[in-house]
Amino acid sequence: MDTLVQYGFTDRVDGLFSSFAPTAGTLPARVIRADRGRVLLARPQGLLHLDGDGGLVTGDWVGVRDDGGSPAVVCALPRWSTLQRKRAFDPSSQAQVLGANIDLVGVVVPLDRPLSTNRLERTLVAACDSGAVPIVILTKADLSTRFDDVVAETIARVRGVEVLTTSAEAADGLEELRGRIGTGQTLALLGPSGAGKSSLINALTGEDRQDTGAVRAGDGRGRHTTTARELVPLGDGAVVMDTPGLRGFALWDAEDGLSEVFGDVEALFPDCRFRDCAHDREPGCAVHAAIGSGLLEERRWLSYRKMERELASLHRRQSVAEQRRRTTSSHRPPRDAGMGKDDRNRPADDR
Ligand SMILES: Nc1nc2c(ncn2[C@@H]2O[C@H](COP(=O)(O)OP(=O)(O)OP(=O)(O)O)[C@@H](O)[C@H]2O)c(=O)[nH]1
Ligand SMILES: [Zn+2]
Repeated sequence: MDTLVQYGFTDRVDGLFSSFAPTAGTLPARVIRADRGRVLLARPQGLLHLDGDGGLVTGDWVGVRDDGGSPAVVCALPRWSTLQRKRAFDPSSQAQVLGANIDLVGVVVPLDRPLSTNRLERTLVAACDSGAVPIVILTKADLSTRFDDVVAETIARVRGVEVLTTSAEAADGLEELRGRIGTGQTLALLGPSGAGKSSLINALTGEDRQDTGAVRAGDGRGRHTTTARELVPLGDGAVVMDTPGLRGFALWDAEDGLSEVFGDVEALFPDCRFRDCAHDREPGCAVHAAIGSGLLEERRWLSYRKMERELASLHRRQSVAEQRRRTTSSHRPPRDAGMGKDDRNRPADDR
């Protein structure tokens, strides 16, 4: 099997490639790592390092000039899914794309510590918003007796999203997980540091290619051992993407994901007495009635509310920034008309 097929090249990608990179002398390649201004590409004939990332992220499909001269990326194919968050500690409100062209996002929940429900919900929102199919992967099942309600609690919280239980240590659940990733599909793992993501990848590949970190004694948290997002082939064209454990997960434009994960909450809104109910103290508010009757957990409502406000404030900042940009650009010659790296796949009216 050639290198590219191992990294997920399928007829679907071939089709995209033919429409977007029709130039002769261009070959398809996949970004398997984008890091510190360099990209590592998989090509049919092997791996290739190139300087300059040109806004590419792990998982991108590109066309590489291959006409005997020095190889260079000449085009990027449209992304069918984008896993992103708001860049941490960045007041300028920019998106950080964690990975592209992912088919499954595995929200990793370790069984060696109490469940963080808010974190689980937040990560699920991002996973659902990405365009990939979310699944929940419980890890460290061999340690689950310490917190034996986490499994049931997780299943209850994720409302119908598929949940798989694994242990890298005891080699449990690996075949089920492996069977979930179809040929040519990419699974990205998303979860806190020390959740066992790298160990799971090692167990799936049967190799020790990912560094794993010993969990600090006491708080069960890991050291940050994974440093870059990288695609790992599992053989037969299935691919896994490891991501460094993310401390925080600020959402980016994730309204669709929010509606998907909190459909039960949003379904209450039409029953409020006032059409413009703010669900605060209004009489006849269906949300508060549901909380009062025990139908809706208050914690869940507050978690929804927090993410909703976060997205609203992101949009306010985006429109202020947009206005500022317009004012500035009317005084300056226009800059290059190329699209921003995160704008490539948005419909024109959404930019
Ligand atoms: N008992 C047990 N320990 C595990 C299992 N999987 C991982 N661990 C341990 O948990 C610790 C963290 O595992 P990693 O695989 O490095 O976690 P990670 O999610 O990749 O962490 P980051 O790279 O920091 O994001 C290591 O000490 C592993 O040995 C498991 O199935 N059972
Ligand atoms: Zn209301």
